[in-house]
Amino acid sequence: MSGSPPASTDIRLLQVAYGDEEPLARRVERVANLVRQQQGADLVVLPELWAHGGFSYQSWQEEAEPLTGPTISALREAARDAQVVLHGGSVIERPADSSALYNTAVVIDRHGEITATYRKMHRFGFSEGEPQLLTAGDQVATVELDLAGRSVPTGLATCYDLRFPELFRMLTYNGMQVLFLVAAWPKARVDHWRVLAQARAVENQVVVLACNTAGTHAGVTMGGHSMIVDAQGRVLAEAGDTEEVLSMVLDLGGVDTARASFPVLLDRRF
Ligand SMILES: O=C(O)CCC(=O)C(=O)O
Repeated sequence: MSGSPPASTDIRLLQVAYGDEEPLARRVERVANLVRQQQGADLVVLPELWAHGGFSYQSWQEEAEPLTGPTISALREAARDAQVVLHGGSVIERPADSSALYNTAVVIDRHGEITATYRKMHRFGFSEGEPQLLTAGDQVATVELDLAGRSVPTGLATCYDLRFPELFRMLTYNGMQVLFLVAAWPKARVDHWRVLAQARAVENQVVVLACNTAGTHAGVTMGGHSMIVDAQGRVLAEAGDTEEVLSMVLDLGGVDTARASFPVLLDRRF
């Protein structure tokens, strides 16, 4: 972003709440309409597995879909209709040519085209859930996004990844200035969520867009508290623990300023 004029970016984090009673197709329609309502924003972010359910392990096999499936198709249409760049959160992906399942995040441009995907690397659940059902991703993902007239290098991470700082340092080596962190992070450990999101912002001097889930599904209550954290680790905006659109207009050039005034990243040892 160096050398670009200051540009304010209108950011909306959609902290989706859901429970077990809402069928998948109805939730996809509801959330796609919520995305459409964000017309006028530059960037819209959804949480991890908002459609398939972060802890709804029993239905993942049945409901998994390829990236050409109904959930991502609905999001592509909504992004095009609203003319926004959309981080669509993640879906349970079953690629057309494989029986493996992945927790895959997808970024979509204003024309409805997929510009980046990221398969979650660190699977959560210890002896159950993701490590049992999903294949781990093995590629870090950065993508340059055209936001408010400037090219912004962003990095992608999902939920439990937050506990593994080496991934974020790698994303920083790859140029990341803005981190997308999408999650279905439970209320029981929301204190960890807050402190670790701020830590990742401070140690990498990046803006963190942390979009969590709300509501209770599969017996697990989600933590909410989506946050926009600046490159000095200050929480600029924070949601509560119910469904909410967390909005903020932010000059992403603050990352260059933070790095120039306190150039700690230049002191890294390899
Ligand atoms: O690390 C945690 O406490 C929560 C992680 C999680 O819920 C997930 O990755 O789905």
